[in-house]
Amino acid sequence: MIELREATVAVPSADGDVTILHPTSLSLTEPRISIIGGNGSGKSTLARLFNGLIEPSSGSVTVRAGKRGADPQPLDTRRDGAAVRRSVGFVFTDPSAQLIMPTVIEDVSLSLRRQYRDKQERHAAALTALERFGLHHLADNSVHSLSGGQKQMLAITSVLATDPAILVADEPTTLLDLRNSRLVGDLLMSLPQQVCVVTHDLDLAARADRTLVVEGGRVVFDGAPGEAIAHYRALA
Ligand SMILES: Nc1ncnc2c1ncn2[C@@H]1O[C@H](COP(=O)(O)OP(=O)(O)OP(=O)(O)O)[C@@H](O)[C@H]1O
Repeated sequence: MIELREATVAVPSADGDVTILHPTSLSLTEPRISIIGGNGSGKSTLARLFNGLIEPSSGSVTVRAGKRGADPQPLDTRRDGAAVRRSVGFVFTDPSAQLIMPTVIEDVSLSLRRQYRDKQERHAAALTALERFGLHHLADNSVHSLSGGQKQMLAITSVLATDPAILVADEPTTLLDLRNSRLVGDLLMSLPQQVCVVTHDLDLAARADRTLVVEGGRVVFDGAPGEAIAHYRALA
């Protein structure tokens, strides 16, 4: 669960601070949340608040992200940044920004370095994660040899390998063709985690339980996906 209380984001400019997210209060409890809106409307800014990549200039962002079955303690993204980032995984549009090791297995292993100190255990856990997402046959391949779709699946696998309680994905299908977009969309919608996805893919957005429409640094509609998409179309 993610809770924003009057969360505001302002950035410095030559003419003083500019507000790029106006005071926003939200309580996000649904398993699937989609965020839609035009270019530059503030979607990424909002999504980055969820895992503390951006801290609110004022107001607060709280995450309750205990493992399933546990009673989650509230984590404040400003105060408990590291714990929030462990609990809320973040997937970027461009997987290349996230894949930093030479081979597929090494990349997943890197994510697991905190959980598994022993190298062999880490390797086995990374293989298990790759198997779960059908990538084990690529384990020893160079990350540079992967297709765009495989790279995005790998980036998601590396994030999910640590079993975060919540996954935030910022336009994860934008660089993908139709087949791979469906693959990644199906994967996101099948996860046990709470998933918040920023997307321009309205078919994907429609599969959520709740959709936020962002415009001019404000959430201008919050409700059922069908109505939200109609609202967005009317805005455009
Ligand atoms: N660090 C920053 N400094 C100044 N302006 C910023 C900064 N970050 C974002 N902005 C501005 O805030 C606005 C919202 O940006 P944001 O990336 O959240 O939009 P978005 O809805 O995700 O856009 P897109 O769909 O194009 O990715 C944009 O006008 C952007 O230029």
